[in-house]
Order: sequence, then structure tokens, then C-alpha cells
Amino acid sequence: MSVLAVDTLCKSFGGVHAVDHVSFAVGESEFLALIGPNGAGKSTCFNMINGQLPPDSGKILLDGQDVTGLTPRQIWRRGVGRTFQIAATFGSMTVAENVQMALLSHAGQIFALWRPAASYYRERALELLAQVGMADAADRPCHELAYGDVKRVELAIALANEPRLLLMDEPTAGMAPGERNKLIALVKELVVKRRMSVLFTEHSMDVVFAFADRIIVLARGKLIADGDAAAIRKNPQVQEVYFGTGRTFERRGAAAT
Ligand SMILES: Nc1ncnc2c1ncn2[C@@H]1O[C@H](COP(=O)(O)OP(=O)(O)OP(=O)(O)O)[C@@H](O)[C@H]1O
Repeated sequence: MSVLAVDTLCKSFGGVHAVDHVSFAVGESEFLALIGPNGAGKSTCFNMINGQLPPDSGKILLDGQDVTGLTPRQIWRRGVGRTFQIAATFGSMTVAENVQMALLSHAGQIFALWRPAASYYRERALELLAQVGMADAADRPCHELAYGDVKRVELAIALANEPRLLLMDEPTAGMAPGERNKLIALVKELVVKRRMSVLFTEHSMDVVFAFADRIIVLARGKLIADGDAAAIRKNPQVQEVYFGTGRTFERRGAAAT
């Protein structure tokens, strides 16, 4: 059974069909990329899946159960994680403390208990940090970290909820190409090791083609393609929507840039 199934999902804003009868599924331990040019409906899709936006119609199923219309917290409780940027106010806390906070939240403990929490979950936080290659930075304040390292900590924070499905909306935005590849390679490793499913959006075609197990393409709210990198590369409709957008994409047999 699919971890996530989206069935004829629709959302309009005024006259704009932001998401128009979109259906797709994410399998267990699958690394699925959702791509499309600007305004294609990717964020709207994400926001419906994570409960921030109610769909106009259609269904969202998690492990076969209908979760359409549940709140973001209820959906998070069912094992759907997402990466959040570490809030500026948490920048003065250490890397380990940020992960400990997420562990406390996962355990359902309230913020008032934070004071003695310095000792709670430290070991577990260090384990999660080791999984993202950040154990050595555990006691550094987050605001001192390089951008790519902050992204790794954000990933450790998302893992604290032990997600079955992780939603990552442009996880590599603002990163240099080398860093991007490293972060996505790490996520892919976690997909395999933890048997976690990931749905991500990404503007870099190089990253998508190199790492995604499968790619789905939205254009003007409609799903126009679903397949592996080779199939998506040679899909004429996909080439058409990307042509002229400035994104790197192979067209009619030309070498990829
Ligand atoms: N809250 C909103 N109110 C009105 N229109 C909206 C709203 N959110 C999205 N839209 C419109 O819906 C369409 C899809 O937007 P969406 O942000 O989902 O696309 P996207 O693929 O995520 O784009 P980008 O890659 O630029 O982030 C666009 O035409 C956008 O202007």
C-alpha cells in the first residue's frame, strides 16, 4: 500500500486552478520529486498534504486512511514530517538543544518543561545528529553554523518526529551546487536506511535527475508526467513547459547544461 495517496485533488484561488485534479502516490522508502515551473502548484499541493490548506475537492490518504481536512498537527502526529527553517529565536540555542526541543515536542511535552530539558533526550539528539553528520557540532550555537550545516540540523529536527513521510519544500534553496548535492545525497541515504518516504520539490534539475527515484511534473496545476529520470528527460510536454524558463533542461537531444 502507498504511504501517501493523493486522489483528484483540486484547489482554486479566485479563477486560478492552482491544483487541478491531481492524483499520485508515494511508495514506502521512495524518494519522489515534485517539479514544475514557477506557479505550477507545487507549494499548494504541499500545503494541502500537510494540512495547512483545505482542498476544494479530492482526497488525501495516509497508509490508506483518509486524512483530508485534518489539522497540520494531526497530520504531523500521523507521521508526516516537514523541514522547517530554524527560527531566528532558536539560533542562540545549541544544535543539540534544538533537536532536544523537537524530541520533547514529539513526546508531547509542553514548553514549560523546557527548563530541565537540557538533560532530556541528549543521547537521542546526539544519535540523530550523528545520522546527519553533525554530532561534532552538538554544543555550538546554531547561529554560528554555515548555511549547509543549518540545513542538516533542520533535517535532524524533522527526524525527531520519526516521520514515515517527510515533505521537503525546496530543501536546497539558497545553497551552492556542491552543497545541494551533498544534502540531497544525505536525504537519499536516510530514505534507504530508515525506510522513510520523501516527497520533495527542487528547482535544480541536476539534483532531481541524479537522486530522485521517480519524478512527477506539474504545469499550471495539472500533472503532466510521472516517471523516472530517463522518461521525464525525453517527455516532450515536460521539455515544452521548461523551455525558456532558464532552468537547466535537456531539449531535443541537446546536451544537458
Ligand atoms: N494564497 C493564494 N492566493 C491566491 N493565489 C494563490 C495563492 N497561493 C497560490 N496561488 C496561485 O496558485 C498558483 C500556484 O502557486 P504555487 O505557489 O502553488 O506554485 P509553485 O509551483 O509552488 O510555484 P513556485 O515554484 O514559484 O513556488 C499560482 O498561480 C499562484 O499565484
